[in-house]
Amino acid sequence: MRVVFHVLFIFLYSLFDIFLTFFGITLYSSKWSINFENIWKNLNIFNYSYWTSPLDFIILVCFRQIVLLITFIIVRYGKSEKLKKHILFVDIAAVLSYMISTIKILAFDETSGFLANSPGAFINVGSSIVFSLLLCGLVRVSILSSQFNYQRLEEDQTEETSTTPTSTSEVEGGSTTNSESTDNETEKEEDDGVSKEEKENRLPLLKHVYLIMKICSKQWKWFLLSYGLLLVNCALNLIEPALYSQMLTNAITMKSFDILKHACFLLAAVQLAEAISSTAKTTCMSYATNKTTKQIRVNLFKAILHQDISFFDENKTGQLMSRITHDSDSISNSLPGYIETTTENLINFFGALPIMVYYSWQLSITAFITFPISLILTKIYGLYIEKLSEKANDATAISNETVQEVLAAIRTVRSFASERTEYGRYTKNTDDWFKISLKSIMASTTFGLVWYLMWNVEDVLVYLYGGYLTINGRMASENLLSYVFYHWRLHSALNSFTNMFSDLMRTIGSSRKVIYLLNRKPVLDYENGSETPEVLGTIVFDGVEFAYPTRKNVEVLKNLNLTIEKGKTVALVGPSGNGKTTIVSLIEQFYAPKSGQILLDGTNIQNIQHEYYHSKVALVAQEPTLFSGSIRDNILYGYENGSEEEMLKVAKMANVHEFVEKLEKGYDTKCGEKGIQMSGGQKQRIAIARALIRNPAILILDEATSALDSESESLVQDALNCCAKNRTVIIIAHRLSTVKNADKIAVIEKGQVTEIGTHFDLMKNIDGMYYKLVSKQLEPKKEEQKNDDDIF
Ligand SMILES: Nc1ncnc2c1ncn2[C@@H]1O[C@H](COP(=O)(O)OP(=O)(O)OP(=O)(O)O)[C@@H](O)[C@H]1O
Repeated sequence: MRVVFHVLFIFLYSLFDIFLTFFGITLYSSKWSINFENIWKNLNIFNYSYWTSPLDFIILVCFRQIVLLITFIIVRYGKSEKLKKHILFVDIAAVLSYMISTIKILAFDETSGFLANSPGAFINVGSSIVFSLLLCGLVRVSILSSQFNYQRLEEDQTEETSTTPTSTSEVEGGSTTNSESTDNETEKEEDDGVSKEEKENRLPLLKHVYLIMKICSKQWKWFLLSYGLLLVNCALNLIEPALYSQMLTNAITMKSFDILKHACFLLAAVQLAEAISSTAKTTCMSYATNKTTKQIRVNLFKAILHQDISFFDENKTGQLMSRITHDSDSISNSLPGYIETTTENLINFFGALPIMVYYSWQLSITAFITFPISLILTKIYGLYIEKLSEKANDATAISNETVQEVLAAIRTVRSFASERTEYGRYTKNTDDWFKISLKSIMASTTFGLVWYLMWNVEDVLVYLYGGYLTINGRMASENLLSYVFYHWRLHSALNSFTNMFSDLMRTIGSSRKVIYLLNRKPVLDYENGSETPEVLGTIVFDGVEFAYPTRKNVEVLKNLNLTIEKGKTVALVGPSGNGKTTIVSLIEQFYAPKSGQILLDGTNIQNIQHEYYHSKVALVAQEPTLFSGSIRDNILYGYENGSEEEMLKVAKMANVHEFVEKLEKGYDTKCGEKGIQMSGGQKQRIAIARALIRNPAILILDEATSALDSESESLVQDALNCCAKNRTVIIIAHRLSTVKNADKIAVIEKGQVTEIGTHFDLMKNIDGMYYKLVSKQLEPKKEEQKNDDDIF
């Protein structure tokens, strides 16, 4: 259907373009009398005269049709992307056609009385200008419609494939997110630092600008108020000179001191009003922009918090911080400039234009001959600046990332004496940023120069042509002077517009990542679940397959089937890097399985409400992270309403109380950033207390006692044994002594359960991995010689 419309549009365009051209030519002889002979007469090249012949319009119409035909063929052959990249050539063709048409009317005007007796000339010029401009629009519409068709085709194909169930999860309806996860998997960053996913989700320019405006529109009342105040200010600015000169002239001519006093009083009043409106405008604008900045930061933080864990595997903290602090400001802070410049320029532009036309329509046309060229130049420059600005922001983000990473690991840096290396790394990052800035400076200098030269040439043309008209008596000399004055105003307005455009593109470049992050839908949305089933604590892994999104070709879990019964303690053991922690990450819903499902008491864990789920499942991670607050804050983290008694009870159970008692500030002692002021063992004990306080039905201990000395470990182990009563406990431990008493031990090898049973069951199988692991721990040296690769 769209193809029909496409062809119809092109047909109508060509029909009207050709018809109006030839119809215009029939009207060249006398006023509104059609003469078909004109067509044959003007087609004859021997009758051609640049000053009177409309043959140029026939050539132009053919030229436009050829351009349209070529673009049509390109689009129909599915190469619209290529055409989109080279749309500039179409624009240049259209501008050429526009310029020749506008110059032609000046040529006609040179033959006295020709225009007055040739209404067809106006039709030819008018239609040629309009169809030249329409050409750009029509080609763009063709590209858009073909892309839309292509998208539809792709969607239809996806729908077709998605209706065929391909994986267990799809059949069981357990994972819309899973299939999405494959689709949305973020690919490696490409050369320009923009990920494939980001490129695919990149919005068209207008939609992007619309979204920025939408974000800012939340403060529309303040923006509108400051805009109104700006108009008042502009109006006062405009009338001020006229008002003074009137009043002062009157006072002087009438030699009246009273009138002079009135004039001065009025002057003071106008200036006061100007000062008030200007200050109020600035205040309103600052309020609106700061509020917008705040809103963007908060929304961005929320959007980032909302992302799935795989997103954080790929995006570095420092870079994300840079987006929140630096990039979000650029959106709101650049707005006041745009609004002010737009208003002032619109007033100048529309104020000057009719006056210019009034003084000389011929000269006004001269002013607009090169206008489309400047538009094209501005567009090229703007797009380039947008790219550079995005790159500059990326480079800033990478520098920030280095700072954040180095400061967070300052002890490691110091102990490896890597200060020089890190300094070098940071210098390189800032050098990269500087190189991009240099490119930006070069681009703006070149653009400024070309723009300056172009306008100077146009100025010279205006003087030359204006002088020529004046000398020939076709324009009064005082009109030429007034015209030149307004021409300058128009220049400065257009100049500001182009500056504003490049600034806008700069803002768009800066805001690309912000908008992308704000719009990014997490692959695994933790807010999707809504069920709150009764939790007893049975966990079932049903044919779970999993690969990390950053390494989607490496299967970490392969058809994993495992049942962890309620109230039992199950230990996961096995060689390093074989998927034990990954199993925990899936239970914690950091990632979603590629296929298969994880059930908690029969409910798919993805369907359980986020807060509810995590109040039932608690994790003590391998490297627990504490927050910079007090020990009390850390124990009560995520359970802020817990009482002091509850806090003390779990602190005693986890053996925290014993060392806190010796601290001067007790539970108010600060832990330092990431718990840096605590020892490894103290951190682990606080983390255990933090997990226990919510009295979870399932407790996961991933190497939770690895940082404890043997005395503390046995104390904590006792506490954990006591906590294990009436709850499911999943333990990952390398020291087999800690898992010996577990109800069940599952050996995880290459992402699968290869052995399962009690310690005594497993020890019977002397060829099994568990037996090997135990033997290795009992006789490490002997075992090491036997098999160096079996690292446990
Ligand atoms: N965030 C991640 N992104 C990509 N790959 C990962 C990620 N985390 C772990 N892996 C890889 O997944 C595999 C399994 O890792 P996992 O941490 O589950 O092993 P493990 O059995 O717990 O090891 P260990 O006993 O040493 O803790 C490893 O090859 C590891 O390199």
